[in-house]
Amino acid sequence: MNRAEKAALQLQAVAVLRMLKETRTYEELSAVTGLPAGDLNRYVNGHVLPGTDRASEVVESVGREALADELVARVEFDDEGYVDNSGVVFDQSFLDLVAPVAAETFEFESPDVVLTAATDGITLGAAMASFFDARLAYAKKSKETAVEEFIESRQRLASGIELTYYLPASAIDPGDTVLVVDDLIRSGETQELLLDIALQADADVTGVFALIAVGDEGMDRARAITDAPVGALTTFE
Ligand SMILES: O=P(O)(O)OC[C@H]1O[C@H](OP(=O)(O)OP(=O)(O)O)[C@H](O)[C@@H]1O
Ligand SMILES: Nc1ncnc2[nH]cnc12
Repeated sequence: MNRAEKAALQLQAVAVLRMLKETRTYEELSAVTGLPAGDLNRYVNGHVLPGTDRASEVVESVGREALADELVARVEFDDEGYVDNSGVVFDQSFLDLVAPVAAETFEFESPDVVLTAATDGITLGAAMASFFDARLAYAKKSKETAVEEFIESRQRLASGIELTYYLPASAIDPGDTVLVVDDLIRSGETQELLLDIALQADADVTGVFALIAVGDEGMDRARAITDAPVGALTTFE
Protein backbone atom coordinates (compact mmCIF):
# COMPACT_ATOMS: atom_id res chain seq x y z
CA MET A 1 0.00 0.00 0.00
CA ASN A 2 1.51 3.36 -0.94
CA ARG A 3 1.24 6.47 1.19
CA ALA A 4 -1.83 7.82 -0.63
CA GLU A 5 -3.67 4.48 -0.36
CA LYS A 6 -2.88 4.33 3.37
CA ALA A 7 -4.19 7.86 3.88
CA ALA A 8 -7.37 7.06 1.91
CA LEU A 9 -7.97 3.94 4.02
CA GLN A 10 -7.39 5.83 7.27
CA LEU A 11 -9.83 8.58 6.25
CA GLN A 12 -12.40 6.01 5.17
CA ALA A 13 -12.17 4.41 8.63
CA VAL A 14 -12.70 7.80 10.25
CA ALA A 15 -15.78 8.30 8.04
CA VAL A 16 -17.15 4.94 9.17
CA LEU A 17 -16.53 5.75 12.84
CA ARG A 18 -18.15 9.17 12.51
CA MET A 19 -21.19 7.61 10.87
CA LEU A 20 -21.49 4.98 13.64
CA LYS A 21 -20.96 7.66 16.32
CA GLU A 22 -24.05 9.60 15.14
CA THR A 23 -26.31 7.17 16.97
CA ARG A 24 -23.95 5.95 19.71
CA THR A 25 -21.99 7.06 22.77
CA TYR A 26 -18.23 6.40 22.76
CA GLU A 27 -18.78 3.49 25.16
CA GLU A 28 -21.27 1.95 22.74
CA LEU A 29 -18.93 2.57 19.82
CA SER A 30 -16.19 0.88 21.80
CA ALA A 31 -18.42 -2.17 22.34
CA VAL A 32 -19.17 -2.35 18.59
CA THR A 33 -15.59 -1.93 17.37
CA GLY A 34 -13.57 -3.42 20.23
CA LEU A 35 -11.41 -0.26 20.29
CA PRO A 36 -10.81 1.87 23.42
CA ALA A 37 -13.27 4.76 23.84
CA GLY A 38 -10.42 7.27 24.28
CA ASP A 39 -8.84 6.28 20.95
CA LEU A 40 -12.21 6.44 19.22
CA ASN A 41 -12.75 9.95 20.53
CA ARG A 42 -9.42 11.06 19.05
CA TYR A 43 -10.21 9.41 15.67
CA VAL A 44 -13.72 10.86 15.45
CA ASN A 45 -12.47 14.34 16.34
CA GLY A 46 -9.70 14.09 13.79
CA HIS A 47 -6.82 14.55 16.26
CA VAL A 48 -5.24 11.19 15.43
CA LEU A 49 -5.70 8.80 12.50
CA PRO A 50 -6.12 5.07 13.15
CA GLY A 51 -3.18 2.90 12.08
CA THR A 52 -3.65 0.95 8.86
CA ASP A 53 -4.43 -2.38 10.59
CA ARG A 54 -7.14 -0.83 12.72
CA ALA A 55 -8.40 1.20 9.77
CA SER A 56 -8.83 -1.86 7.56
CA GLU A 57 -10.61 -3.77 10.35
CA VAL A 58 -13.04 -0.89 10.80
CA VAL A 59 -13.70 -0.50 7.08
CA GLU A 60 -14.11 -4.24 6.45
CA SER A 61 -16.57 -4.63 9.34
CA VAL A 62 -19.04 -2.27 7.69
CA GLY A 63 -21.04 -4.65 5.57
CA ARG A 64 -24.64 -4.69 4.56
CA GLU A 65 -25.83 -5.75 8.01
CA ALA A 66 -24.10 -2.89 9.84
CA LEU A 67 -25.46 -0.30 7.40
CA ALA A 68 -28.95 -1.79 7.48
CA ASP A 69 -28.91 -1.66 11.32
CA GLU A 70 -27.76 1.93 11.17
CA LEU A 71 -30.51 2.78 8.71
CA VAL A 72 -33.15 1.22 10.98
CA ALA A 73 -31.82 3.29 13.89
CA ARG A 74 -32.14 6.48 11.84
CA VAL A 75 -35.60 6.25 10.24
CA GLU A 76 -38.88 6.89 11.97
CA PHE A 77 -42.44 5.94 11.11
CA ASP A 78 -45.43 8.10 11.91
CA ASP A 79 -48.82 6.76 13.01
CA GLU A 80 -49.96 6.28 9.42
CA GLY A 81 -46.89 4.32 8.40
CA TYR A 82 -45.11 7.14 6.55
CA VAL A 83 -41.36 7.21 6.83
CA ASP A 84 -39.23 10.13 7.98
CA ASN A 85 -35.85 9.27 6.48
CA SER A 86 -34.25 12.70 6.70
CA GLY A 87 -31.69 11.26 9.16
CA VAL A 88 -30.41 9.22 6.22
CA VAL A 89 -30.95 11.25 3.06
CA PHE A 90 -29.51 14.40 4.70
CA ASP A 91 -26.30 12.55 5.59
CA GLN A 92 -24.07 12.35 2.54
CA SER A 93 -21.27 10.58 4.49
CA PHE A 94 -23.64 7.75 5.40
CA LEU A 95 -24.79 7.44 1.79
CA ASP A 96 -21.18 7.43 0.59
CA LEU A 97 -20.67 4.27 2.68
CA VAL A 98 -23.84 2.66 1.31
CA ALA A 99 -22.74 2.93 -2.32
CA PRO A 100 -19.90 0.34 -2.32
CA VAL A 101 -21.92 -2.06 -0.17
CA ALA A 102 -24.95 -1.81 -2.48
CA ALA A 103 -22.79 -2.31 -5.54
CA GLU A 104 -21.20 -5.44 -4.09
CA THR A 105 -24.37 -6.92 -2.56
CA PHE A 106 -26.50 -6.67 -5.68
CA GLU A 107 -23.67 -6.99 -8.23
CA PHE A 108 -24.78 -3.93 -10.16
CA GLU A 109 -22.73 -3.37 -13.30
CA SER A 110 -21.02 -0.01 -13.38
CA PRO A 111 -23.46 2.32 -15.22
CA ASP A 112 -22.90 5.37 -17.43
CA VAL A 113 -25.70 7.21 -15.63
CA VAL A 114 -27.36 6.95 -12.22
CA LEU A 115 -31.00 8.03 -12.61
CA THR A 116 -33.15 9.12 -9.68
CA ALA A 117 -36.22 11.22 -8.81
CA ALA A 118 -36.10 14.64 -7.18
CA THR A 119 -36.10 15.40 -4.37
CA ASP A 120 -35.15 12.80 -1.83
CA GLY A 121 -33.37 10.45 -4.23
CA ILE A 122 -30.75 13.03 -5.15
CA THR A 123 -28.27 12.57 -2.31
CA LEU A 124 -28.24 8.77 -2.70
CA GLY A 125 -27.97 9.23 -6.47
CA ALA A 126 -24.96 11.49 -5.97
CA ALA A 127 -23.25 8.94 -3.72
CA MET A 128 -23.86 6.10 -6.20
CA ALA A 129 -22.75 8.20 -9.19
CA SER A 130 -19.59 9.24 -7.39
CA PHE A 131 -18.78 5.62 -6.46
CA PHE A 132 -19.25 4.40 -10.04
CA ASP A 133 -17.70 7.52 -11.57
CA ALA A 134 -20.96 7.87 -13.50
CA ARG A 135 -23.12 10.88 -14.39
CA LEU A 136 -26.11 11.71 -12.20
CA ALA A 137 -29.50 12.53 -13.70
CA TYR A 138 -32.63 13.36 -11.73
CA ALA A 139 -36.14 13.59 -13.07
CA LYS A 140 -38.34 16.32 -11.58
CA LYS A 141 -42.05 16.87 -11.18
CA SER A 142 -41.68 20.21 -12.98
CA LYS A 143 -39.84 21.31 -16.11
CA GLU A 144 -36.39 22.78 -15.59
CA THR A 145 -36.13 26.38 -16.81
CA ALA A 146 -34.33 27.01 -20.13
CA VAL A 147 -34.33 23.34 -21.14
CA GLU A 148 -36.03 22.85 -24.52
CA GLU A 149 -36.40 19.10 -24.81
CA PHE A 150 -37.61 16.68 -22.16
CA ILE A 151 -38.37 13.03 -21.82
CA GLU A 152 -41.58 12.91 -19.86
CA SER A 153 -43.48 10.09 -18.26
CA ARG A 154 -46.97 10.35 -16.86
CA GLN A 155 -49.08 8.02 -14.82
CA ARG A 156 -52.49 8.17 -13.20
CA LEU A 157 -52.19 7.10 -9.58
CA ALA A 158 -54.69 5.05 -7.61
CA SER A 159 -55.91 8.37 -6.14
CA GLY A 160 -56.79 9.64 -9.64
CA ILE A 161 -54.11 12.33 -9.44
CA GLU A 162 -51.69 12.35 -12.37
CA LEU A 163 -47.98 12.24 -11.70
CA THR A 164 -45.52 13.39 -14.35
CA TYR A 165 -41.73 13.32 -14.19
CA TYR A 166 -39.57 15.31 -16.62
CA LEU A 167 -35.93 14.67 -17.49
CA PRO A 168 -33.89 16.95 -19.77
CA ALA A 169 -33.48 14.87 -22.96
CA SER A 170 -29.73 15.47 -23.03
CA ALA A 171 -29.21 13.72 -19.68
CA ILE A 172 -29.19 10.17 -21.10
CA ASP A 173 -27.81 9.14 -24.50
CA PRO A 174 -29.18 6.19 -26.47
CA GLY A 175 -27.24 3.05 -25.51
CA ASP A 176 -26.19 4.42 -22.09
CA THR A 177 -26.35 1.99 -19.21
CA VAL A 178 -28.51 3.30 -16.38
CA LEU A 179 -28.80 2.38 -12.70
CA VAL A 180 -32.09 3.59 -11.24
CA VAL A 181 -31.96 4.52 -7.54
CA ASP A 182 -34.25 6.13 -4.99
CA ASP A 183 -34.36 6.62 -1.25
CA LEU A 184 -37.67 4.78 -0.88
CA ILE A 185 -39.93 2.44 -2.83
CA ARG A 186 -43.47 1.83 -1.71
CA SER A 187 -46.04 1.57 -4.50
CA GLY A 188 -43.29 1.50 -7.15
CA GLU A 189 -45.08 4.20 -9.17
CA THR A 190 -42.02 6.44 -9.12
CA GLN A 191 -39.77 3.55 -10.21
CA GLU A 192 -42.16 2.72 -13.02
CA LEU A 193 -41.91 6.29 -14.29
CA LEU A 194 -38.11 6.31 -14.02
CA LEU A 195 -37.85 2.98 -15.83
CA ASP A 196 -40.16 4.31 -18.53
CA ILE A 197 -37.90 7.36 -18.92
CA ALA A 198 -34.87 5.04 -19.30
CA LEU A 199 -36.80 3.04 -21.91
CA GLN A 200 -37.76 6.18 -23.84
CA ALA A 201 -34.09 7.23 -23.80
CA ASP A 202 -33.13 3.85 -25.39
CA ALA A 203 -30.93 3.14 -22.39
CA ASP A 204 -30.09 -0.25 -20.87
CA VAL A 205 -31.12 -0.58 -17.23
CA THR A 206 -28.41 -2.30 -15.14
CA GLY A 207 -30.34 -2.33 -11.89
CA VAL A 208 -32.74 -0.73 -9.45
CA PHE A 209 -31.68 0.14 -5.90
CA ALA A 210 -33.50 1.73 -2.98
CA LEU A 211 -32.35 2.40 0.54
CA ILE A 212 -35.76 1.49 1.93
CA ALA A 213 -38.54 -0.70 0.59
CA VAL A 214 -41.87 -0.41 2.39
CA GLY A 215 -43.57 -3.75 1.68
CA ASP A 216 -42.92 -5.77 -1.48
CA GLU A 217 -45.32 -4.07 -3.89
CA GLY A 218 -42.88 -1.54 -5.29
CA MET A 219 -39.99 -4.01 -5.65
CA ASP A 220 -42.26 -6.51 -7.39
CA ARG A 221 -43.47 -3.79 -9.73
CA ALA A 222 -39.88 -2.92 -10.67
CA ARG A 223 -39.01 -6.60 -11.15
CA ALA A 224 -41.95 -6.98 -13.54
CA ILE A 225 -40.46 -4.23 -15.73
CA THR A 226 -36.77 -5.13 -15.76
CA ASP A 227 -34.68 -8.31 -15.66
CA ALA A 228 -31.80 -6.40 -14.07
CA PRO A 229 -31.13 -6.86 -10.33
CA VAL A 230 -33.58 -5.02 -8.05
CA GLY A 231 -32.60 -4.56 -4.39
CA ALA A 232 -33.12 -2.56 -1.24
CA LEU A 233 -30.80 -2.11 1.73
CA THR A 234 -33.71 -2.65 4.13
CA THR A 235 -37.30 -3.77 3.73
CA PHE A 236 -39.91 -2.69 6.28
CA GLU A 237 -43.21 -4.54 6.46
O1 LIG B 1 -42.83 3.93 -4.55
P1 LIG B 1 -43.64 5.20 -4.50
O2 LIG B 1 -45.00 4.98 -3.88
O3 LIG B 1 -43.69 5.89 -5.82
O4 LIG B 1 -42.93 6.18 -3.45
C1 LIG B 1 -41.58 6.47 -3.46
C2 LIG B 1 -41.29 7.90 -3.80
O5 LIG B 1 -41.93 8.76 -2.86
C3 LIG B 1 -41.00 9.70 -2.34
O6 LIG B 1 -40.93 10.86 -3.12
P2 LIG B 1 -42.04 11.98 -3.11
O7 LIG B 1 -42.99 11.73 -4.25
O8 LIG B 1 -42.62 12.11 -1.75
O9 LIG B 1 -41.20 13.26 -3.52
P3 LIG B 1 -39.97 13.96 -2.75
O10 LIG B 1 -38.76 13.11 -2.97
O11 LIG B 1 -39.83 15.29 -3.43
O12 LIG B 1 -40.35 14.05 -1.29
C4 LIG B 1 -39.67 8.96 -2.42
O13 LIG B 1 -38.57 9.86 -2.44
C5 LIG B 1 -39.80 8.18 -3.71
O14 LIG B 1 -39.36 8.91 -4.83
N1 LIG C 1 -42.22 9.17 3.23
C1 LIG C 1 -42.96 8.15 2.76
N2 LIG C 1 -43.25 7.10 3.57
C2 LIG C 1 -43.97 6.06 3.10
N3 LIG C 1 -44.45 5.98 1.86
C3 LIG C 1 -44.20 7.00 1.03
N4 LIG C 1 -44.54 7.19 -0.26
C4 LIG C 1 -44.03 8.39 -0.63
N5 LIG C 1 -43.37 8.99 0.37
C5 LIG C 1 -43.45 8.13 1.43
